[in-house]
Amino acid sequence: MIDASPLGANVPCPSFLPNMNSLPFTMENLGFIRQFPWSYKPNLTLYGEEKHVIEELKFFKQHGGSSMVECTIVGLERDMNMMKRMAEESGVNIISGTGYYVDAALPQDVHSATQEQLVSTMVQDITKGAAGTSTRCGVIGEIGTSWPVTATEKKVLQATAAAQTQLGCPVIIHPGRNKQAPAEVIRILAEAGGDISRTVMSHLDRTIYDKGELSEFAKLGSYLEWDLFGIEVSYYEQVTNLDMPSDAQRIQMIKHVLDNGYEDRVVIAHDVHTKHRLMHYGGHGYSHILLNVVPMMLARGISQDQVDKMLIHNPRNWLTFK
Ligand SMILES: CC(=O)NCCS(=O)(=O)O
Repeated sequence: MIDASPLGANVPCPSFLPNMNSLPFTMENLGFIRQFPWSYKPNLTLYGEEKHVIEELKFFKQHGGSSMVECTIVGLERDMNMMKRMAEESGVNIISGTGYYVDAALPQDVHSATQEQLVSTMVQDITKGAAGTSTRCGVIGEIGTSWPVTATEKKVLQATAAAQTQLGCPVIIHPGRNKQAPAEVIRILAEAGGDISRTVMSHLDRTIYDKGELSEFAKLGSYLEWDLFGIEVSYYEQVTNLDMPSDAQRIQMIKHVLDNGYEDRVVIAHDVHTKHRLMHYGGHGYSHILLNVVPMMLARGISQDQVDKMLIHNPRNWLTFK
């Protein structure tokens, strides 16, 4: 569950629809909402959609899904009790994140906290329970970073590396929207003693588009994540001169890294954080990879063994504490 309002904070309504936020979420408006998902504020929260989320998690389970990494953290309105309820009612294991989203979304107390305080909170969230509950997190992230990385984000990354060193836990990073951002974050984490081999770099779909640059980044040793599967609109509101890839283009990039020997390093996801991607609102839901993407991969020369690595073995290795 997430309130993704920070993603829409700097995204204006399209000029021909200046009052888009006052539109109802109807079939008639679905085309606009799909084209401008982050401009439409009612689209940016899954709170209020609990019933549909649970139904769609059950559908995911019926189609072979068993676990989900849920990266809602401080800055995105995490609700641990809700997460627990969803796991219990759906039967899907939910591995919940601890940590801090991008600078602009953070409350003042995170900006003023010391690195040690942040380490202590993340360690407590994982070992004892998060946000005043006894429900423990299983991963740090997605840790939010902007481009360039801000002072608070650097402090959070250093705290993440320290907590990871104590616990041997998995980490996942949201890089800034610049092709240099993933390598810069890896540099900061490595300098602070983080274990890059147990770190996922997410959102590569919208960050590194060039196969040569991707090969260079892969050499740094993190997991490589394409996690915007199901987004099939090439217009990317967050960076309007970049083309968001299609699922077919995501698969081409993944095949490139698989062919270059990184099959133990690739993970994939949907990053569902808006209403319009739920099946209830005409979206692809949580089962799109299992139902639609895997057959596309197999038809494009990716083997079943490689699919199993991306969907089972790599996530399991990443999520296992060392
Ligand atoms: C929750 C989140 O930050 N998702 C990433 C969306 S983005 O457009 O790829 O930055």
